[in-house]
Amino acid sequence: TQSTRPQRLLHAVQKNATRGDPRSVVKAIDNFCRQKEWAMNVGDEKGCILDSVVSEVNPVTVLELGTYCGYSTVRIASLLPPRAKIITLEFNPDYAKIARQVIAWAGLEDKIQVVEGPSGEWIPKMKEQFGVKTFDLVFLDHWKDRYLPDTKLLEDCGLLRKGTILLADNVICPGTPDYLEYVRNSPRYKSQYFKSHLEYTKAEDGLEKSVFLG
Ligand SMILES: O=C(NCCCCc1cc2cnccc2s1)c1cc(-c2ccc(F)cc2)cc(O)c1O
Ligand SMILES: [Mg+2]
Repeated sequence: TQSTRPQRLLHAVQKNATRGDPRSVVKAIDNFCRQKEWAMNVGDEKGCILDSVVSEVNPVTVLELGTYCGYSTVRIASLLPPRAKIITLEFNPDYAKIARQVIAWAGLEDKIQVVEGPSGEWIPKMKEQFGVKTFDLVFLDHWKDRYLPDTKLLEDCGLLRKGTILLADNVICPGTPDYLEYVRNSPRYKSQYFKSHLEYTKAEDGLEKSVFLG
């Protein structure tokens, strides 16, 4: 039977990356996506902006919405302090299966919990299921029309604290206009746009970094 793109991406990691070396996993995926097949990873240009935000925040508890093959999950986890944890939500079970294997190849499974299912159902259960108090960093990279409702859900569930950083991918392409309007105009957020490009292309895209003011 024909393989899927995530399966081919995983094989590229297993062939070209060193076990236990997260940076080599990131490099192998970027090379695969540049040379062989485009895939919707945050990519190396926006990835550098992600790295700088993670390093600045030094988060202990991270929520990622949208795992896909685990590229940004590995990128973030490789920069976390020892006891820090990431919970990453993925809707598609086939993607989740691939992501777990990419994460294992990077040797980061102890820092990362891949959870399968829709964000709207899982966010209200974060505290009881995972003992989460509040998140230090949230990386939004899932359905673009869920960024705003899920941000409001995170607020209502008391999962954000004064200073929590929201970092959103694809605010230009495919675009998240209602989310941008909200975080840029709400008195509860201080927002900043990092102009970049859609992964592996010349099209404009960018990340929006928003601080929750409480
Ligand atoms: O759709 C994108 N990402 C979301 C897919 C994940 C769906 C989920 C829903 C859900 C619900 N609950 C929990 C977990 C999850 S995961 C996406 C798309 C492009 C793109 C595609 C074509 C194109 F021409 C130009 C850009 C680029 C990107 O960087 C993306 O991230
Ligand atoms: Mg994205």
